[in-house]
Amino acid sequence: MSMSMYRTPCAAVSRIRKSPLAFLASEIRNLSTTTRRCINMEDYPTEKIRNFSVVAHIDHGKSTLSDRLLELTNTIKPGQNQQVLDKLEVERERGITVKANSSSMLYDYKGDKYLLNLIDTPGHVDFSYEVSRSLGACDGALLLVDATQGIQAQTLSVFELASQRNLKIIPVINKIDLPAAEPDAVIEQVLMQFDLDIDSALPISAKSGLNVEKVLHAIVDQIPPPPPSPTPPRQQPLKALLFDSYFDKFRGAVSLIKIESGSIQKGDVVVSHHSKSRYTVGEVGVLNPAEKPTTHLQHGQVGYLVCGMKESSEAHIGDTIYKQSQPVEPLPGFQPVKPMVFAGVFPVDNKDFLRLEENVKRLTLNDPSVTVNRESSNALGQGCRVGFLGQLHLDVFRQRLEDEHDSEVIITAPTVPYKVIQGGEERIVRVPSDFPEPHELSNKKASLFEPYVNAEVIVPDEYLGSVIELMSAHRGDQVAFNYLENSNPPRVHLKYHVPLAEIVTDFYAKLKSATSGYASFEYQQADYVASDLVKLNMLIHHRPVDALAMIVHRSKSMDVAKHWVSKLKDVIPKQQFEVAIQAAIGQKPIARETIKAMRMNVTEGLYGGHFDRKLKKLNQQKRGKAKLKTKAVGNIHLPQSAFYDLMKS
Ligand SMILES: Nc1nc2c(ncn2[C@@H]2O[C@H](COP(=O)(O)OP(=O)(O)OP(=O)(O)O)[C@@H](O)[C@H]2O)c(=O)[nH]1
Repeated sequence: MSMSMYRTPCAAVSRIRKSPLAFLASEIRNLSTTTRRCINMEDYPTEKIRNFSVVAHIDHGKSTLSDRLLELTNTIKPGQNQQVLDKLEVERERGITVKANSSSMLYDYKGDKYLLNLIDTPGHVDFSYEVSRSLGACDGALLLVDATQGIQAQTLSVFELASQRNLKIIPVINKIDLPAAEPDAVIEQVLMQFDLDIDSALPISAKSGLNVEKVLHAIVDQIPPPPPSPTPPRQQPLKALLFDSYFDKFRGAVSLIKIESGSIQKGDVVVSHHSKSRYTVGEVGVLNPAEKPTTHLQHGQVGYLVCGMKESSEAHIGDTIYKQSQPVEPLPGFQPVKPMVFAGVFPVDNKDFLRLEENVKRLTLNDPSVTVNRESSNALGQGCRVGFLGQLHLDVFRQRLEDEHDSEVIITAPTVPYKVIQGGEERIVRVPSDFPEPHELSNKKASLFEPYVNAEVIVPDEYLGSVIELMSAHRGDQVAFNYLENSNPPRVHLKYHVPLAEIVTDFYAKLKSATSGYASFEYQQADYVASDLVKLNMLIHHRPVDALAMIVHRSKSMDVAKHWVSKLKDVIPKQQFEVAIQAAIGQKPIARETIKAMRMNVTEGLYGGHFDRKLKKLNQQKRGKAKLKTKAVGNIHLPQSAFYDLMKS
């Protein structure tokens, strides 16, 4: 509240002097009754609610459309490129959505008041878990397709997710303002591919706002309200699905919930089905897009819940919240996601480990799809082994760690979970140094398996040759090949069965450059397949460095070995003795580089006739080096900074 609210500034100051705490308390109360005025949810019965999501391939304009919808409903003030729902720094910097976000809009249409709950979702494959979670809280979805690009790989997969949940799907063709846009062809493509109603597609420009009002009308007219409550909600037992959460320093975990039945309000005592912990509800409300308290939340509504959960982990995604007095059967929740890409995360400075661990945990609390376990390495000291959903997920995590926690970290080369069946026992290897050596494999008969994915690529047919070549270089087996209908230029939809390990490193970059950025790619976890795998040990000065070990397919071992020894040669500082860098399978080196000794010019200042002294000095240097070398065998120390450069390069 501004000072001008008081007759004179002095009046305010004198009030503060009298009792600062009482003053602050009354200010907060005033604030909550003015700017944080409660929305009366009785105004929005179930039939006036629409819960929907915007789903699309990456960059097709979901966040831009969300901004326009928020502006048109006066939820935010108009302004270009706000990307209001992309709250994380990494999202704004990279222009991608990583976490799904929500906002409620109050919309007057044909004389009625509607509550529209929009849940924005990420586009990238690594975050499809967020998409499926968000769809769990929706009754409909806007399927957004870029009019210059047409259907892409992710369009197919998000459509699949939405139709599996029986959502009403409204196709929206975006970017029709661009000269290269072909809205009619893309509409036809979408309607044929997805067997949707011929009149339902809406051509729009999310950027200019053209036709966006029609999208709002379609949301109200076509998306069904949540199924009605059989009896008045207040008489029904509460069943709320916890579908997301965020952390607030002062109030702890704030949960996003969808009320499947009953109602919830301040003062209710609720229970988490997952942990059986009890909480007293402190506040409920809707995100508009900032938190706005409401009198209560009831059947069909989506909103936030503050109930004194101190840790984010208490807000278990997929949990059912119910009233202590009325126990219920839990909702089906969500399938837990399995991280498929693992990497070691170590501090650049060993004494920062505890701080790093704390930071990693804080980040992962907000991201339940990441797993964390302690790991120790003889080269890098104490660190954490973190499991991610994919390579971009890992990159985003690294960036968030650096942005939000000011920590520089060494992240080891990513690895996938391999399966080893040995002596009748099955185990999953997530750390390469735990993979059996060749002699261990031959002693006990062992079978090795690696995870495969079902991958889909959509690409203009002029790049078909490059994609086929790339996929076969990455050990992919082609499963299907179709031309997409109504596509100009002609485009091909390819399906592959490919090892996950082949696509978690630089695959995207290669695909992008092989197809000038025109290919779209998507994959889903498939199965484990028997594979001829080997552990590649990297030896520096004849000693294996555990943090650099990797598991590779035998056919790739030579190329990978050569690549890494040369990479290492570039980052290891010269020593006063010769250093061998080798890559070996078991005891057998298969690639080698040598870093020559640093040669001090001991003959400097000796001219012409001082030949004997020159020779003597050089011989002394040689003897000195021999001594040093022996001493150094146990001593060679790779600076952490070299690892940092190595993993970044
Ligand atoms: N010309 C034009 N550009 C648009 C339109 N809609 C979005 N864009 C641009 O397309 C780019 C991607 O838009 P976003 O809204 O970030 O796309 P997104 O689907 O949210 O992206 P992800 O969250 O990364 O999946 C941005 O540069 C937008 O300005 C449109 O209607 N016309």
